[in-house]
Formats: sequence, C-alpha cells, structure tokens
Amino acid sequence: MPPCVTEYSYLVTSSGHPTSQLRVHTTALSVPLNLISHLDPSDPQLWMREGNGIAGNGTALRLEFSGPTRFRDAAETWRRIAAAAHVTDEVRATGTGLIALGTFTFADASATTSVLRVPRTIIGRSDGAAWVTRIRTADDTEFDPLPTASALGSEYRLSLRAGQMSPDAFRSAVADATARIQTGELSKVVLARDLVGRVPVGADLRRPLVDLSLGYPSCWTFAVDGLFGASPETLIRSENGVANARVLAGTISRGSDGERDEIASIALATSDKNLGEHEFAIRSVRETLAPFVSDLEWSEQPFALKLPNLWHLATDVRATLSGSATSLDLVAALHPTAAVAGTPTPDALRLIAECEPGDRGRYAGAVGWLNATGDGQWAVALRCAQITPNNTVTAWAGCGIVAGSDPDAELAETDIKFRPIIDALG
Ligand SMILES: C=C(O[C@H]1C=CC=C(C(=O)O)[C@@H]1O)C(=O)O
Repeated sequence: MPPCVTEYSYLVTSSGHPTSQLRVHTTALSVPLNLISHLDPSDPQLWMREGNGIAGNGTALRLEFSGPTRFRDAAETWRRIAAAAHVTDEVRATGTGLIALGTFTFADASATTSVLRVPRTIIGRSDGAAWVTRIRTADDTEFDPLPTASALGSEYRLSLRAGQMSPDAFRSAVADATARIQTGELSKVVLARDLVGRVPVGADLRRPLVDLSLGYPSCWTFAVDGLFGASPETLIRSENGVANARVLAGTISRGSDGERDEIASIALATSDKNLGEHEFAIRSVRETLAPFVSDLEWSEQPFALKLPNLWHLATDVRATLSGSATSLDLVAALHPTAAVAGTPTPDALRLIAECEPGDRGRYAGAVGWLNATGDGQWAVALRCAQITPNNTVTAWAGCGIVAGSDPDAELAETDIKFRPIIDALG
C-alpha cells in the first residue's frame, strides 16, 4: 500500500505543528561553499571530515525518541517519512537528497532525548561536488533561500571545571572497577567523567567547530542539537550495500619529540593491556554485524592511529550487507559497543550506572546522519560536549578499564581525551 500522509499525524515540527509529506530538492552549486561559515551561529548543524560534509540550517522536522526502543522507533519512523517524501535529487552524491541528522543517548534510561532532525536547507560538498538541498513540509509554500555566509562572532573562552564526577571520584571508581574485574565479575568496563562550564550568552557556536575541524581534520567534526565534537571513531558508514566501521580502543599519549612518539606508538601496539582492551571492542562489533552481512573483513592486527593528542589502537572493518538494514538499524544493533560500555555488555552497563553519578546524555551514544534510502554515516559520540538552551556546557571523556588498569594512568588518559574540547572552548 502506498504510504498515506495521514499516517504522519503524530509527527510534529519544531514549532509543535503537525506536519506531513516532506518535499526535497537538491541542486548543484557551481562552487563549493565553506560549510561552517554558512551555519547558524546559535544552532549549527554540521557533519564534516577533511572539509567534506553537510551543513544544515533551520528545522523542517525534529523528532524526539527515548527509552530502550529509541533507535528502533527512530529507524521505523524514518522509513515511513522517507517513503512518503517527494525527493528530486539532481546531484546524487553521498549526503544529497533527504537527510536527517541524528544524535542518540548512551543509556536507555537517559533523561536526555535522542533526536532526528531534518534541516530546511543543507549545503554539502564531497569530492569536488557541491550542492544545496532545500526541504519543506506540505504546509510551507516555498523553500528557504540559500543561507548566506557570515563572519565569526567575537572570540570567547571558558574554563571547564569538574562536573558530577571529580578526578578523585574517578580514580576510586577505576580502582573499584579494576578490583571487580580481577575477581572475574566482568572483563572490561568503560568509565567516564565530566567537566562543566557556561558559554557566554550570544556566543557564536561555530567557533569551536572551526577549531575542531582544523585541529582534528581526520575526525568527524559534528554539531547536532547542541552536541558538538570531533570523533575519531566511525560506528558505521553504509553506502550502496557496503558498510565500514573503525573500531578504536587502547590509547597512549603522543611523545614529546619524534623519537619518543615512535616509542609511544610501539609501546601501544605491543601492550598486552591495550591489545586485550581492543580485542573486546573489535569482537563486539564483528559479532554484532555478522547477522547483517554476507562478508566481513578486518585486519588481524590493529594499527596505531595517530591523532594530534594521542595514539589509538584501531581496526577497520568492511562488510557487504546482505539484507535491507538501514544504517540506523545497524547503529541500533551495534550500540553500545565494548569501546564505550564494556564486556559483557549487561554487566558493564550495570557497573557504569553504579559508578558514574551522572547521566552521560548523548556522550558515547551515536551521532551522524542518514538519507532516504537508509544509507548514512554514524560516529561514536566521543571527544564532545553538549550545550543546553541555558548555555551550560558539559564535556565527557572515558577510558576502557581492564584487569591491568591503573587509576592515575586512566585519569591522565581522560585529560588527553578532553584536550580537543578544552582547546576548542579555551
Ligand atoms: C570512551 C572514550 O574512548 C573510547 C574510544 C577509544 C579508545 C578508548 C580507550 O582507549 O579507552 C575508549 O574505549 C572517550 O574518548 O571518552
């Protein structure tokens, strides 16, 4: 049966009004535009890596989800919206046509909502192609005009202080978790701590995005519904039946000169503690993807991934999809991986809830986008912070704790992982 518009009466726009079929038009631009300078300074919506990506303005549709079924509900709702949408795509590249940006919470019980958001205009660029997508609801008579670029607002700096989990509390949580791992209660848990601050009223929220994208060009720089950051970890990317993931777990700080840096990378690649931590993460991704794929490839040995602030152990996974799962279905299955929760997952989640005093919100959840066919790009929401409407900002960083973990070393590791956000806001 063709999708019926009245089925969508439960959908509401950001203004709270019912909406119906989306009309979408992508046209080519003759020159690529700077994505960040075209964003709304108070509400940037961005997904970008190495200068390519998409920049959204306004809201055609904003949907909120919560609870244990948030991913599945969002995936199902999106199927219906996409099936009903009227899409004209004159460019047909990665990121063209109907797109929803999304951010999903880490915990089922989070008080924060998970969101799918369709902007009213999206400027994109990818491998030389440049485009604008305009989106309107049936209630609108016209598409919005192409957003104009604007200069960045004044500089600002803010200092972040310990949030709900102090450094001392983090150290004792790590000691407690390590002891419980040593007794065999579980194999690995990822514990995180938070920093909080306040952004000045009227601050141009594109500023930290400029810093993150220049400082961490190989990471996914994102801003979705107030969550922003630069994640090195691809949770899943799917396009035309092929899926990719980059699994990260195992970390060491960069050396202070070339020689020390090389020693650090070798120490990481040969550390039993880090290799063990990585093995849990890669196994969780491989086992979860298996039912969705006809073919799964990964390198036997992880490689050392160099970022400006640290080295990670990394494994790239490539899969041929065998069914009709969308990228969001795959996210639903993969989350939470052992890189952000632990092993076994239920025990790790219980220990996180016990040890961490606060709600992780969307940190360590999934952030990214999907298109009308369900293809999309999703990262694990790491190296990030959430800005709320009352201008508070909360950043998180965590570490995989295994039997050989040392509380001081893990605390130092969170300091390194906070660097991108601290530098971008400081
Ligand atoms: C949980 C975080 O990182 C994860 C991803 C890569 C390496 C990790 C580690 O070595 O502990 C963590 O599993 C974080 O950055 O907050």
